[in-house]
Amino acid sequence: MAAKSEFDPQLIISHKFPESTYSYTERDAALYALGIGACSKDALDNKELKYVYHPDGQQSVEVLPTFAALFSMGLQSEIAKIPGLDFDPRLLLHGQQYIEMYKPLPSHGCLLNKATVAGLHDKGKAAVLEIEILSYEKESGVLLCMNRMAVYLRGAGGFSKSSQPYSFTKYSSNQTLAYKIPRSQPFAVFEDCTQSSQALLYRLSGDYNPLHSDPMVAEIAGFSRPILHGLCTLGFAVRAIIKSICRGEQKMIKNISGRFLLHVYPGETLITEMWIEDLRVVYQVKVKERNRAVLSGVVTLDRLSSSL
Ligand SMILES: CCCCCCC[C@@H](O)CC(=O)SCCNC(=O)CCNC(=O)[C@H](O)C(C)(C)COP(=O)(O)OP(=O)(O)OC[C@H]1O[C@@H](n2cnc3c(N)ncnc32)[C@H](O)[C@@H]1OP(=O)(O)O
Repeated sequence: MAAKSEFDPQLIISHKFPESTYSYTERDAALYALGIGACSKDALDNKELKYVYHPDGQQSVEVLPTFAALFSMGLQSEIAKIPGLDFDPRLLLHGQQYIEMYKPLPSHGCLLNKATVAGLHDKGKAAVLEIEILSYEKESGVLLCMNRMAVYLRGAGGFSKSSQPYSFTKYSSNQTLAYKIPRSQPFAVFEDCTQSSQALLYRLSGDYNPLHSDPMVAEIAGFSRPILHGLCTLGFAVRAIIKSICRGEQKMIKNISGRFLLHVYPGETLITEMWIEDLRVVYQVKVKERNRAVLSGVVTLDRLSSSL
């Protein structure tokens, strides 16, 4: 690994990513839905079957909003190529994710992605790098969604030259996605089991980071075994909100944000607690076996279900 002195914040924030394309089919959307646990409790669940199957005569499967987060997965290899960014990829953790939906996702498509560096922060023991990706339907040019993700690069901090810690944010409104969880009783609670093979299934949707499949890589990264993808946990949480608050209507979801607080091991039970504040659903996911919070955030809806 190169010496830390090669870390160059100005070079990093001025980096230009090449435009990229992302194509998907109905099969990809269905495989993703299974990867985040759809229909795992009940294969005939009439609120979730639509994500993986459509009867003859119906047009196509429906797509979960968190599928949008996959559009940016190709950037994982691009991050490693950013000049001036010196880090050990085995120590990278997904820190935060923010998604804005502008249109319901079609069941298949070809997208054009435009990515920029949105932030860089020196946390001393780590660097936090934020990337923003706008995804357009390639043919029509229509903007479908925006993803902003923060990666937590353990061991890459401490690059600030002055006494002021270095912090660059292009979009100040979203720098921290850490939320205060209400003290009141949650409006709804949803429990779901992940499978011990969950990460092996989820990775087929496009995140092949060996942290989630290779015991040796997981050990180097500081875990006793491979951990679950953060976006898989986020998918479970948003499914819980769609089932408990949106009455199965995924198109009600406008924005999704979450901060990954702690790793999840495949096979653990996820408990999603939800509070409604106007059109916002504040949520927290806990791992039942360890009674620890692993994810928290807010989902914004375009309306509330009339039956609530
Ligand atoms: C472009 C394509 C990219 C795709 C990338 C995705 C690839 C995937 O394959 C990788 C994954 O899915 S990894 C699995 C999911 N993520 C995780 O499990 C991480 C869980 N979180 C943790 O372990 C800790 O919160 C941890 C370790 C993150 C932080 O804990 P601590 O070190 O104890 O931090 P702490 O002392 O509490 O805070 C230090 C400063 O960092 C900020 N911070 C904390 N958690 C953060 C987080 N999750 N995201 C962003 N920033 C975070 C704190 O605010 C603090 O900053 P400040 O001092 O300024 O307040």
